[in-house]
Amino acid sequence: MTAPLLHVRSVETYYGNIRALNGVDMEVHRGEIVALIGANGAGKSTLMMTICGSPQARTGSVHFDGQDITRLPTHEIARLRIAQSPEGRRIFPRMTVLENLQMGASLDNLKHFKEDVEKVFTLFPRLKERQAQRGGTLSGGEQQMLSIGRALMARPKLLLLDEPSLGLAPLIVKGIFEAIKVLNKNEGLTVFLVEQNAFGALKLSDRGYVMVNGRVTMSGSGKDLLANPEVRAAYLEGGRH
Ligand SMILES: Nc1ncnc2c1ncn2[C@@H]1O[C@H](COP(=O)(O)OP(=O)(O)OP(=O)(O)O)[C@@H](O)[C@H]1O
Repeated sequence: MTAPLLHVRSVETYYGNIRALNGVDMEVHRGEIVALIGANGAGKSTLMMTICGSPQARTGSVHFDGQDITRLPTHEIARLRIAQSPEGRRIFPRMTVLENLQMGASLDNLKHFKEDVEKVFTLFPRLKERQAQRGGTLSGGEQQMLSIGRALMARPKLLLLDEPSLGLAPLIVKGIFEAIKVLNKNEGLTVFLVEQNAFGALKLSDRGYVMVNGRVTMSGSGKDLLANPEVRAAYLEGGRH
């Protein structure tokens, strides 16, 4: 088997004296969709941020595309084409949809800006209709589409998604998960997503990890985790699906 695109080894991450990640090992291979599920405060967002270079207080290692990125600053990690749609979307509310997309494109990518914008608009036609509208006036679902679209403008090798379903109606979530599947199938895009919506995330994913109190406690194919009685009891029964 070839080396993973992303390889996290024995990572511990601290906020002051608080250890939020406690020896995390995980990997994402090229072309995979991988989900990380877990309850509030398990450390999912911290792992996502650790991969992206913040906070700096950590031990262990993170390798991406054969390169040790453990100590690289965030902007250099972004340059390696790891793009993130962060928790809470963080679009620019006063900028238009088109301007938000422009912010996602690196200087190198501005030369194929039109082509890349058209791709985002094909994936999310609602953004095309609203391209001149300010980001802050979009619905939650549209803002999520814009956040993913902006990340895609960086032509990522790895797309990181932090809670894309958060606060959205089931039908909108379905559409967003379908768009992620299309990107993965048609473009071979590698995706790592963090979700509290365990059912939707595991259904979408090739593989998954379960995180409890800063540790990975289980891993397996999306299908096996969905069928696992412990996972069902903790994350699926009575959950959001
Ligand atoms: N800036 C911070 N300073 C101190 N502690 C923090 C900080 N950010 C997160 N933590 C703590 O680290 C732990 C992991 O938090 P994290 O946000 O990574 O969890 P999560 O699984 O993403 O949760 P959620 O689904 O609620 O976003 C929690 O105990 C949290 O209180």
